[in-house]
Amino acid sequence: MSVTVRVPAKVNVQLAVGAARPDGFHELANVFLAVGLYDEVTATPSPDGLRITCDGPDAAQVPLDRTNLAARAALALAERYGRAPDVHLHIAKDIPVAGGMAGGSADGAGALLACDALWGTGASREELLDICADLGSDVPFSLVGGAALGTGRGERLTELEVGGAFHWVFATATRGLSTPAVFREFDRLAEGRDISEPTASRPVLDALAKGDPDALAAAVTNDLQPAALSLFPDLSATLAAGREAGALAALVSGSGPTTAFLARDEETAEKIAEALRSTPACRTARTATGPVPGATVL
Ligand SMILES: C[C@](O)(CO)[C@H](O)COP(=O)(O)OP(=O)(O)OC[C@H]1O[C@@H](n2ccc(N)nc2=O)[C@H](O)[C@@H]1O
Ligand SMILES: Nc1ncnc2c1ncn2[C@@H]1O[C@H](COP(=O)(O)OP(=O)(O)OP(=O)(O)O)[C@@H](O)[C@H]1O
Repeated sequence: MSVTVRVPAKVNVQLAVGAARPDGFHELANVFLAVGLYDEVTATPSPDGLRITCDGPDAAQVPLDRTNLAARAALALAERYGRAPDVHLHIAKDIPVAGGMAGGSADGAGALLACDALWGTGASREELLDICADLGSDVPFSLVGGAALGTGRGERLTELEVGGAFHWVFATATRGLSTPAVFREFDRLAEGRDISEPTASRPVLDALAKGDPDALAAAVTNDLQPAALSLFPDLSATLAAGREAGALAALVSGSGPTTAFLARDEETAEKIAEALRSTPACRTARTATGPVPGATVL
């Protein structure tokens, strides 16, 4: 017997970053949109205890020990329910690793839901969301999917209405960026400046509610973009190439280095992806639409 859960990647259509808090995290107004690039996590009983395996194009970069977010999720659920974490978790990885698309978070949320179903723990949605928040700031959103505003460090979610499908292109980069390093660079660039309280952008929320790509393109912002570009300057050329190929908006996805391009329709998205594939810092370019549902048992 085994349980497979499918979990989407995310793009941040607004990422407003406040000052660093005493615990080192930054207060955020984080508008998440789940997009149709997926990891699948399969949980199978394992008599020899917890075991992690992974396949997919970026599998070599994924840790297979207890630092893997999927392993941490299984351990957290097992501990809460006083049982042994005797599970084999296989991750079929399609979300770029260290790309700013919440791939590790997706695996954490997926493993949690898969183990909950396999073990019949019957944890409430609330409990699952609590465990997700302990695992990482992006993990609750991976469980919920759709579109949501994340406040606090991004873990406190308010679900958002979306009036239509948005077409995206994602360009993965020739190397990764570490999320803590990008936040540190944000702090360095912000030194000596007043940082205002992060608040959700009305134009972003309205554009999502209407399903209007032009309005969303005019409204998207990412306060981490200057920090990501400072650490990875070649991404500027990728952004410019996407705009030139017809993207309505071009931005760094979360902490990067994946870049995200909003397209008017599927056909333009394919054209933009084709143009991006020949830019130097781009490894691959993929199209996807959002919103899509969060972690789902298949
Ligand atoms: C950049 C985003 O992906 C945007 O959605 C998230 O803010 C990052 O979420 P995540 O990868 O789940 O991050 P976590 O695992 O919670 O934190 C990793 C590290 O990122 C930094 N971090 C993260 C979230 C936050 N609100 N402030 C931070 O400063 C901290 O250095 C933290 O140690
Ligand atoms: N299941 C996992 N998949 C990928 N990376 C993982 C996983 N568990 C732990 N990691 C570690 O986390 C690091 C960041 O990987 P991840 O793919 O989650 O980054 P990310 O997409 O930039 O995250 P985010 O968008 O949430 O900031 C990796 O370099 C790896 O060492």
